Amino acid sequence: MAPIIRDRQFTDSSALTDFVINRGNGVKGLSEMGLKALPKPYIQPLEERLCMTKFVPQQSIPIIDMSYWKNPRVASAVCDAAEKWGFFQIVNHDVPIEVLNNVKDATYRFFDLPADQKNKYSKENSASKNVRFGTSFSPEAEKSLEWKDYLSLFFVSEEEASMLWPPVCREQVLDYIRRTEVVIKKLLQMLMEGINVKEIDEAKRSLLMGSIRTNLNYYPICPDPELTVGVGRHSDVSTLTILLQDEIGGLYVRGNQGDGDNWIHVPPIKGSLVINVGDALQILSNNRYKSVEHRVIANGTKNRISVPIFVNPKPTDIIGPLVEVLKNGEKPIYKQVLYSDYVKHFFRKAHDGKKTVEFAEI
Ligand SMILES: CC(C)(COP(=O)(O)OP(=O)(O)OC[C@H]1O[C@@H](n2cnc3c(N)ncnc32)[C@H](O)[C@@H]1OP(=O)(O)O)[C@@H](O)C(=O)NCCC(=O)NCCSC(=O)/C=C/c1ccc(O)cc1
Ligand SMILES: O=C(O)CCC(=O)C(=O)O
Ligand SMILES: [Fe+2]
Repeated sequence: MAPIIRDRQFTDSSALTDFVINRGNGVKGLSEMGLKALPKPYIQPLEERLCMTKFVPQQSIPIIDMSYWKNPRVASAVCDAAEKWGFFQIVNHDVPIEVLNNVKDATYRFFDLPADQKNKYSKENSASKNVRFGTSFSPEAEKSLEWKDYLSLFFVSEEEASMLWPPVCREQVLDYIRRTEVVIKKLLQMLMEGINVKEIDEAKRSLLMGSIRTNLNYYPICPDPELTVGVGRHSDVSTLTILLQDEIGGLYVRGNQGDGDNWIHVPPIKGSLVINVGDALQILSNNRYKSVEHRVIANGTKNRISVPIFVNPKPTDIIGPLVEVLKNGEKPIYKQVLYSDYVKHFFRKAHDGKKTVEFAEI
């Protein structure tokens, strides 16, 4: 067999694809080889790299204390943040710190498995479409790859999870989802009251939180972090995303001052959860709440993990502006679209900032 690796570099891009994707080593495997330089497929065009000059260090997204969540001031802070920033952090949210620590440990346990164990969950090998181990975002569609591996778990039922999800992280992820659901419901209730939706009936419950996907993200140490990205500019397609990040940092959100290229860091706060509005809530609220672009940089010295819970409509739901927001004669900005079509459109292309939502525009 011809040597695949020469001088700690790959002889060609198909050898790299074979190692990273087909054999399940991921970028974690690349990182652990001790490469001297970033392999070419990971080099992002200049305009997609995030340099110091684009940072706004004096700004920060809101931090909301959920201790007295029944106080109308909390609801008003949540709605304000969802309108103006699309992003905020919550503290004192009642999800126990052990639950958060356990899911972080479980994330490391999964990615520390040997490649052949993780590869059992790849697109080719997985027993179900609802469990997928992968790397980058949509490698088939991307011109430049992203420096990230992930495990994506679409929740159907506890029974299915107990049969299909990797045993090293299954219980911890389920626990994280269960405990977070309480907070999700509180936030959605506040956000709905803010747009005159007084009651969340069964149909609305489905539109707002009919399906849950949890991703375990792993961003390994990168040889040339400034040449690549952890995750490229995108907005989520969820209604809300609940994100647990570790203490490393590296998540940036597009600033809301002017239309320049300015990015604000989301500082890790012990025990906090980052909340962001996704495209589905932007569409349902007819632009009252905004899904905001965000991105993750690569890191040259530390491995980073994050665990987002994407709270979504059901794939079979039709989404469009809610009647309550159109009551006062407001013109609908979006048409009615099948949510699974929207998600497929998102996954069929590389990350491209806020462009996904154009799919639903009238
Ligand atoms: C449309 C879905 C996703 C799949 O439908 P399917 O037709 O039964 O399954 P397929 O396996 O044929 O998936 C269709 C395509 O979607 C892609 N895909 C299917 N899940 C995946 C997957 N977890 N990962 C990355 N590609 C996938 C994948 O490209 C795939 O194409 P291909 O496999 O090449 O035929 C369906 O499960 C669905 O409608 N789910 C609704 C709930 C849902 O998952 N919502 C998305 C929340 S995720 C979110 O907001 C943000 C995610 C995100 C993630 C990474 C980022 O860097 C940034 C953001
Ligand atoms: O890792 C992070 O902090 C954010 C990841 C993200 O944006 C996503 O998975 O959609
Ligand atoms: Fe995201």
